[in-house]
This record gives sequence, structure tokens and C-alpha cells, in this order.
Amino acid sequence: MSARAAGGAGGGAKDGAHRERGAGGGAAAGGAGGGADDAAHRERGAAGGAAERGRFVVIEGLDGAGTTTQAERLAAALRERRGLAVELTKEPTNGPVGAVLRQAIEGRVTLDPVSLALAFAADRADHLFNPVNGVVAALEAGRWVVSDRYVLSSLAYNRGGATSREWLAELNRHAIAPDLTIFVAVDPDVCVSRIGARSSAEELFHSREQLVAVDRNYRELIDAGHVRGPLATVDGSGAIAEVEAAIWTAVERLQG
Ligand SMILES: Nc1ncnc2c1ncn2[C@@H]1O[C@H](COP(=O)(O)OP(=O)(O)O)[C@@H](O)[C@H]1O
Ligand SMILES: Cc1cn([C@H]2C[C@H](O)[C@@H](COP(=O)(O)OP(=O)(O)O)O2)c(=O)[nH]c1=O
Repeated sequence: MSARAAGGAGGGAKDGAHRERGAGGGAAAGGAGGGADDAAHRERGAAGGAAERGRFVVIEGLDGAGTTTQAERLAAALRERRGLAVELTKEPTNGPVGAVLRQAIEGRVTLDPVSLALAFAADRADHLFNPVNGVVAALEAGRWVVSDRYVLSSLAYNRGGATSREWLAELNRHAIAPDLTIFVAVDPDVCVSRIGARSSAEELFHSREQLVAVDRNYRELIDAGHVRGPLATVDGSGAIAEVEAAIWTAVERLQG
């Protein structure tokens, strides 16, 4: 197994923790597209017994909305309360394209908006279809996946000028639809203050002006029905435990 596979390409929490690995690394994804939409919830007849497909839950929101905090809490709750095997992942991932993106986000390299959008789409393809530790392989092996950010982040953050919503959607055509997207809604001013309390480091999308524009994009995308798969909007302005409880209610509805 490569160092990358052992370390969990495609995610893990910010520190790379919490990522469970299935024996043998899971099934091969079978190429771009994965066919996972069609394969949703089917039983696997492969050797080793039938495994019901896992569910893919995505947490979205502005920087500072609490997506990292809530993705960690949801993954832990699914393990503890439901006894599920859960992988916690994030975008940008800890894989090779994700490493370049992290440099761009932290201002160590500069990418133009088209290259940035292409890199996020490439990182996402690896996140999904990596045969060793990709999301599709995990879902097909029966594990749940909770992802901190996904396609909706590209549509909300990387749009403008040469990068239209339509083009971004086309770039992400192969990305499977989540079983549930949770949008953690928080006012941009609150996000700015939480970001400031967390760290003084400058990042690409941390200005108030940018967060206001991204918030508008998220809300337009949601209102126009451009989110693929079921969506739950949760008020993220309350205490961490309150937001966690609201997310749990949304996920329980999915299970029920
Ligand atoms: N509901 C909340 N109320 C107050 N502070 C929060 C809440 N959720 C997260 N935080 C804090 O805000 C900061 C940003 O949270 P984080 O989960 O890293 O956000 P994101 O991943 O969306 O940028 C962290 O310091 C975190 O502890
Ligand atoms: C997944 C994704 C993230 N982003 C942005 C959103 C964040 O500003 C940044 C991810 O940085 P990160 O430090 O992980 O932020 P957070 O903890 O708030 O999620 O990358 C895009 O611009 N496009 C994308 O497709």
C-alpha cells in the first residue's frame, strides 16, 4: 500500500484522523462516472456477503460556518449511535491535487480562476474514484462517507467571469449525487468573526466581500434547484451542539 493510501488521500479530518479503512481497500471504482447513481442502495452479491451501499452525506457552507466541526461530529455520532463504519473526508483532499490547492488557498502559489476550478474538479475525481481509498469504493463496500465540502462548493466559490455555473457543472458531470447535502447557513459577518477568532492567517476566500458573494451564490443555487440530490438547510448560527442536533435530525430523516 502506498504512503498516500495509508495516509488517506481524499480526506480525513483536517489532521487526517478519523478515516477508517476497509479491508483490502474496497472494490475498484470502475472508471470515471462510477455508475453510482444507478447503483444506489443496491445489494452487493460479491463474495464476502451482501453489503448494503453506504450513504454519502456532504456538509456545505461558508468558511467559518462550522462545516469542519459539524462533519467531525456527524461522523462520530453515526459511529457511536448507529454503529456504522464511517469515513470522514474533505475537499480539498489530502491527495496530490489537494496539496496544490492547499498552497493556492494559503497564497503560496497563485492560480487563475479557470485553473483553480479545473484543479478542484480533478481533486474531486480522485476523491471519488481512487480505486484504493475513493468515496465510491467505500460506499460500495457498505461504508458511509461524510464529506466536508463537495461540488456545491465549486459552484458557489469558483464562479465568475470565465467560470460560469454551466461550465462548472459540466466539469463536475462525473461527480455522483450525494444522498444528502446539508447547507449550514451562517451570516457572512458571523463567519468573518469566527474565522478571525480561529486564526490570523490569510486565505483565498476569507474576506467579508468574498464571503458575501459566495453566500449569495449558495442561496441562488439552492433557490434555483441546482443542488443534485436531497438538500437540508440548517441554521448554523446557534451553539455548536444545537447545530449538531439539527443536522442529526436531517440525517435521521434520510435513514428513516
Ligand atoms: N456553532 C458555532 N458557534 C460558535 N463557534 C463555532 C461554531 N461552529 C464552529 N465554531 C468555531 O468557528 C471556527 C470555524 O469553525 P470550522 O468548523 O473550522 O468552520 P469551517 O470548516 O466551516 O471553516 C472554529 O474556531 C470553531 O470552533
Ligand atoms: C471544495 C472546494 C473548496 N473551495 C474553497 C472553500 C474554502 O475557502 C477552501 C477550503 O479551505 P479550508 O481551509 O478547508 O476551509 P474550510 O475549513 O472553511 O472548509 O477552498 C473552493 O473554492 N472550491 C471547491 O470546490
